[in-house]
Amino acid sequence: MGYKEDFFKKYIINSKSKTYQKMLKLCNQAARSNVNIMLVGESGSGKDVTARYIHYMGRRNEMPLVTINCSSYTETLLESELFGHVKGAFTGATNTKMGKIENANHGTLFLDEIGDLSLQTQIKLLRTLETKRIARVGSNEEKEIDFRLITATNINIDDAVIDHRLREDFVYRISTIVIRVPSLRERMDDFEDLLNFMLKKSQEENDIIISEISPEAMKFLYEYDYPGNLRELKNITDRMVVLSEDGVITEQGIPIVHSIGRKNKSNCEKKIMPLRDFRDEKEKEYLIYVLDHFDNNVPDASRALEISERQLFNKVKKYDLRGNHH
Ligand SMILES: Nc1ncnc2c1ncn2[C@@H]1O[C@H](COP(=O)(O)OP(=O)(O)OP(=O)(O)O)[C@@H](O)[C@H]1O
Repeated sequence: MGYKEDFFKKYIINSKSKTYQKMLKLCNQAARSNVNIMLVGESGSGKDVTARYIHYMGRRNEMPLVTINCSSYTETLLESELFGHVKGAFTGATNTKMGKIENANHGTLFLDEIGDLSLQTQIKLLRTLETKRIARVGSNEEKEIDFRLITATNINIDDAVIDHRLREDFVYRISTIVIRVPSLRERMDDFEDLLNFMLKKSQEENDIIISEISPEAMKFLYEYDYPGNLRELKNITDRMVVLSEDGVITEQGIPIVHSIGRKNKSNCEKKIMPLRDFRDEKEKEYLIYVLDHFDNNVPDASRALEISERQLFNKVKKYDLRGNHH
């Protein structure tokens, strides 16, 4: 059981942000069940960490959590990773090998980057989810299997279905509960704690002690808008700690590329983009705020926005805000 304690030591789960607290509540509720969970959210926002959190909070926490990143393999290799194979199933299959799904038996299977699954693998996975049986590649012998599936993606699922990259029946099956992991920008109430946590980690990892942060560096840290979320925050603290001088983080540590994601207060600093994209970006931000304000009550929110519930539902779909409404 040491894994669970280890997890809570390695990451900060306590949150001061209402949006993040809501997500944690949803995770706790979902963890108690056996349903398939889909995590959506920007890259680096902590989907992998959230999947582990759900696993450790659930009934299967003493059983294995097996993670597989779908974008790291070719189609054939991924199928063999997932389902295993028998000797001679394909060139190079010199031994019989157990797949990750079998490894996850009675535990949790976490599939990251599901947007990269081929259509054929989606069909095979769908069949496994429906029959709760698997066969290794090259064999007809089926074995009963029991696992909870958690998937994650940073792409817009509805677009992927429209573009026929993801099968609708597969998506339907794996998304019984959709949980949206908020970006760092949406949980700035946690920023100070996360920053201190990352700074502490960066100091330990690099064996450097920091006693002071210059006002310029501090200003940057608080004004930057972190398109790469928690992962980027950690990269930035690493950089600042490594480039510190006599224990002081100076402007030397401020990354040069930051102009892309800097929080823009004046119009002349804004990134240039088509007006349509700008409107969409702002609309999405505002809808997240309004839905949050009304505790995700669509009738109340649509009334305040003076649009129909249907219109609001369509926008929720368009901007992939679904995780907020389960
Ligand atoms: N709650 C947390 N406390 C501390 N660090 C965290 C937390 N959540 C995420 N991190 C750190 O942020 C980084 C990104 O997290 P994670 O890999 O979970 O994101 P992701 O959303 O799965 O990213 P991607 O979409 O690129 O796969 C990791 O280095 C992780 O250690």
